[in-house]
Amino acid sequence: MISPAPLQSVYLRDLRLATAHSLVARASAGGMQLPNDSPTQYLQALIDGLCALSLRDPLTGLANRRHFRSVVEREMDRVARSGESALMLMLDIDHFKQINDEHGHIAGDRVLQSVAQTLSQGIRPMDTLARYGGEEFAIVLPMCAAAFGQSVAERLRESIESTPIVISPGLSLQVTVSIGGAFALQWIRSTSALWTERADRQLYLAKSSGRNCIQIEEPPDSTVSAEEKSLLFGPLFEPSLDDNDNDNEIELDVNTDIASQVRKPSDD
Ligand SMILES: Nc1nc2c(ncn2[C@@H]2O[C@H](COP(=O)(O)OP(=O)(O)OP(=O)(O)O)[C@@H](O)[C@H]2O)c(=O)[nH]1
Repeated sequence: MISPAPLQSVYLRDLRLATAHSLVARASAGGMQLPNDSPTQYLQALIDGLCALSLRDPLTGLANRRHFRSVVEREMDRVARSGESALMLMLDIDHFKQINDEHGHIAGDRVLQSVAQTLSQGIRPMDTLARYGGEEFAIVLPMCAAAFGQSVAERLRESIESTPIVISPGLSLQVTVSIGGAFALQWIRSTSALWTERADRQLYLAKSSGRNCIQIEEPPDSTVSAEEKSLLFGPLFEPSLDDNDNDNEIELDVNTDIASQVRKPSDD
């Protein structure tokens, strides 16, 4: 959802009730009416509105970097538990400084809003798109199989390249993006910083190979064998007739090398 107008930044310690009210009302399209049935309901709605605002980039209405980080943490946890794939894409507008220099900062802002809108139209509701920094965007795509990574990124790249951005009646601009991507490491608890770094490294490669292109890291081979996966998620061995026999128990510490942590009956 793209916000209708940029919101100003407010220092929390300077925040007054009236400012909070107008910020929350203005942030919602059409100016939301805060409930006035009771002071409690009014204040709760105000707090909810401010929390939502604190997770959003004011210029584009996308998730901000703080929100993105928490989504990445959650997704990494899910991938480590389920072994499903998740892709992180980092996208950066090419030669954006030139747009600011030639057409002014307001035109630059308009480009950022348009790119945000085009990208948000090209992803699934379950994906999270964020403005990661100045002219850099990031997307987490849960349950994105390795085989689809390149085509998803290509669709986004192509949609940006083919969408003219109207700045004023006589001026329309066309921009391109470079895209880097990396898949989350399955079965391994990594860190959000490491995953982001890997995607960022690919973005750097895309920039240095000429821009307007995509670089996605080869999905690493899982360190867990098929046999170990089935030990984690389903009985591989015939269940014992002896109810007290707990040979099939698995002890797992996912904080370290998983392959060496899976205990099989024959290891004892
Ligand atoms: N209009 C506008 N410009 C911004 C904003 N945030 C960052 N920028 C500008 O984005 C530009 C980024 O420039 P560079 O880092 O040199 O990147 P670039 O020109 O896109 O070059 P490459 O990324 O190498 O293709 C700088 O000029 C920043 O001032 C913003 O919110 N609005």
